[in-house]
Amino acid sequence: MHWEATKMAAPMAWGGLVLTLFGRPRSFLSVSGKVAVRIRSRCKSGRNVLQLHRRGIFKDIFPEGGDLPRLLESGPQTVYCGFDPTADSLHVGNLLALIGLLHFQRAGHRVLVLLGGATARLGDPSGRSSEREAVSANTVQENARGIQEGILGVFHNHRLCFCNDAEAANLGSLSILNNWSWYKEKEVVGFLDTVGRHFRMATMLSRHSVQSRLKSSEGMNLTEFTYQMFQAYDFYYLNQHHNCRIQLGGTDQLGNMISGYEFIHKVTGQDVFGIMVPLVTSSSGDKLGKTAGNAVWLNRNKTSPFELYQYFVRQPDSNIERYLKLFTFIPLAEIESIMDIHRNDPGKRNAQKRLAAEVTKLVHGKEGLETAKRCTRALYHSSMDALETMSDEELQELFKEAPFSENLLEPGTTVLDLCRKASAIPDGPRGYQMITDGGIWINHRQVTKPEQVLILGQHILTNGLSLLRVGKKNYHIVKWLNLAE
Ligand SMILES: N[C@@H](Cc1ccc(O)cc1)C(=O)O
Repeated sequence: MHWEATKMAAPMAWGGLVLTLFGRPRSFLSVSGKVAVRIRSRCKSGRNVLQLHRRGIFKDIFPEGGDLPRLLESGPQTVYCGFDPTADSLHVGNLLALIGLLHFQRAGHRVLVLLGGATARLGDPSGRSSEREAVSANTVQENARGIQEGILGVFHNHRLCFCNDAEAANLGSLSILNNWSWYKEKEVVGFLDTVGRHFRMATMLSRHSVQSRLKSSEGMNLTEFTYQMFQAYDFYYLNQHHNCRIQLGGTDQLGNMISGYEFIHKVTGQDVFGIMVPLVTSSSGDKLGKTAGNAVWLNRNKTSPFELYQYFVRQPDSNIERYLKLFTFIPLAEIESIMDIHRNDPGKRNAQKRLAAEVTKLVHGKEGLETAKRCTRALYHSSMDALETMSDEELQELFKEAPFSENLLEPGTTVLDLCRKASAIPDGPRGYQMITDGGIWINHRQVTKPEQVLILGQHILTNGLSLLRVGKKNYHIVKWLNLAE
């Protein structure tokens, strides 16, 4: 249906096709009586997403004290946020920008996601202490596909799981563009002649992203230095072609946003705005990005729903209230009561579990959340039922590092045979002794008799799988081919 259609259309977005998903063209709104009433009935201030400041999601606004509230209240606006496809998935660090965009969409504004097919190749120096490695055009293109899929998934899940019918009908549109579509046609002399002239060296040099690098031994190359000009031109381009006056990004994007503001102001005389969402940092204060080496990804093939869920369940109490406000759409009053209950019995981690459930549902949908909970029960509560209902994919996601082997079950196969088939124990008497010493578990139950013949429903689950554990946490997964359906 809708989702299928967008999925199919997705690869075509590459090369600059504007992909407009969800939401209807405004002209349609004005002719459809029913929708028009709904739109009119939205109170003026409902569009003013800045009222969400108590959630902490919109941390800073540039220029300060500007007329942004009035602009927002005047009617649906277009807001954009760019993502450079330097990897094939976004990570939790990017999630707040997406959630910021979703708040705009909920308030009826038009959302424009910009994939930086061109800018990813230049490398944004903002917030980085070292140069980015060059990424080939092909890799960037593939990465953009992965990122687009992840973003579409989040918007789709949001509409499905976090909006009632009326809210879903009032969502603003979502479009995905790629800045390669305008840079691929630009010739360098013309660009420097028409755009470059508006950028003053002293201003560019004064940016924090430039200063911090110039002071370091790493230095900075010309390509990185010009990055701010490209992001500024993007803003200008979107302003001219999509009437976009608002850019959203992490706090590290302030310099690039100001460049855009200044450029647009100089060329058109128009005021535009930058809105910054907080940067998510780990408990040690590091930025949660992929360079910090601690990335939690949004795409399932890189971080499973279970891992994402557990990441949020593990958050310390000191983060939890702030994260509930930032990462979920739960009304503030309800967050207060969640926190009251939590404070009475913090050991239960109820607030963390709620946070984890909300985020997992947003990123992986209802089904992803079920997977995450099933995996949690199978692993931490040694639930046979949960193990039994798990698919191969879930099991492999859960025991990522665990070797997986496929075998044919022969009559009379014993515990020892299973351990050997899975190469889980050393050859000879030492392996045998590991079993008798109590170092082996099959499907969460300790087995101490090597000659015991495997029993269906106990050692072999009805889904044709055996989960073998050696010691504390060395897992092996065995799939019995002639039993699996
Ligand atoms: N510079 C942004 C990505 C971006 C790219 C192009 C833009 O026009 C805007 C933003 C970042 O690194 O996060």
